[in-house]
Amino acid sequence: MTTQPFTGFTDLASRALGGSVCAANDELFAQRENLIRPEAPFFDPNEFGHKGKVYDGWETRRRRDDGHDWAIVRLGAAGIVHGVVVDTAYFLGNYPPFVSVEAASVEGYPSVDDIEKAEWFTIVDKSAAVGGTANAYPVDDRRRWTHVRLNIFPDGGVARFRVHGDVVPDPRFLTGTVDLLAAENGATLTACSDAFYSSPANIIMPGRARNMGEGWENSRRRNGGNDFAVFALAAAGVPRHLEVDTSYYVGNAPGWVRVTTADARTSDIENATAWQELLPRTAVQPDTRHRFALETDDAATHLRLDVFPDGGLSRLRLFGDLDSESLADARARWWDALPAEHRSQVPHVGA
Ligand SMILES: NC(=O)NC(NC(N)=O)C(=O)[O-]
Repeated sequence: MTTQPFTGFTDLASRALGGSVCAANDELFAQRENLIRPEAPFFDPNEFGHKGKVYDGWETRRRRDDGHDWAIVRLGAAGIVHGVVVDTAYFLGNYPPFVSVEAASVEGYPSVDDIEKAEWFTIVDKSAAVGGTANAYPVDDRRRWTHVRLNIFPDGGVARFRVHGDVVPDPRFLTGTVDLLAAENGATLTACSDAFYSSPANIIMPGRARNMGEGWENSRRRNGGNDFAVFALAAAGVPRHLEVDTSYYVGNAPGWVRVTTADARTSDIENATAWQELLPRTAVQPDTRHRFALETDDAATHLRLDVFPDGGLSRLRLFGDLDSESLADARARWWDALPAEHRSQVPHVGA
């Protein structure tokens, strides 16, 4: 895959985050929903169906006119897009030679008709694409979008469509006690010791995991030490309770976990002394959702999870309350990134 710095940002379109391919003008050969499946595309050279070769992707029929094909994705979390990947894996004689991407920002829960009528802005100009390749396109526009439209010219197949960016949460939903560690609120993985089987970025996705593959699984540690993951919280807040879910980790749950936090606003988090213990080293059970009530008044911006000596988790949650400075920051960030036409539809809650 073409490595661009933006691919390190959260995939806002991913089905794992709740994205949906809500419309496409055609999907005769292969279903549009495949575009945002979180796993890598799969190909069986021998599999054919009634309509032709079976592909793990979105594929339209051969056009006999001058039009082009398109698919619209409602992002799992609205945000600022830093770049997109149009992955044509396994589409070799049937990839689209050109693509473009548009974006829109719509309040509430619009119907497909309303989305189509929304104002669309081009974020990737019509650009060349090649087959069997993760075609990467950086995006410069720094406004916040709720929907994106992938256009392919004139037709063809795309295995996966990744929309990498920063989640910009709606501050009206950041009041009260919220999950400060939820990706859908804007939390991100910043470092980890080992993502051999799957990444710790998975443990902050919405909902419960449905199997071990939807969590974080490291390899068996043979050389001493322990595995860890560090996250930037969605916003600075005071933690109230912690959830450590080892569901589906039966023979490979950690023996113990420890959680520490730090506030990057008041200390240098590169320095070990900035980190305070939130949950001391505590034994955990396999396949169990553990909840821990917390006693602290200290706000945090970052969390570090240590697992001993190794082992996987399916989810990690940190419920807490934003402090007033942090809520004001979140409001200002949202308001500043809203496109003008969206601003006119919402109350001004900027700081
Ligand atoms: N071998 C193919 O992929 N052919 C066709 N596509 C499918 N899915 O059968 C086509 O025309 O692009």
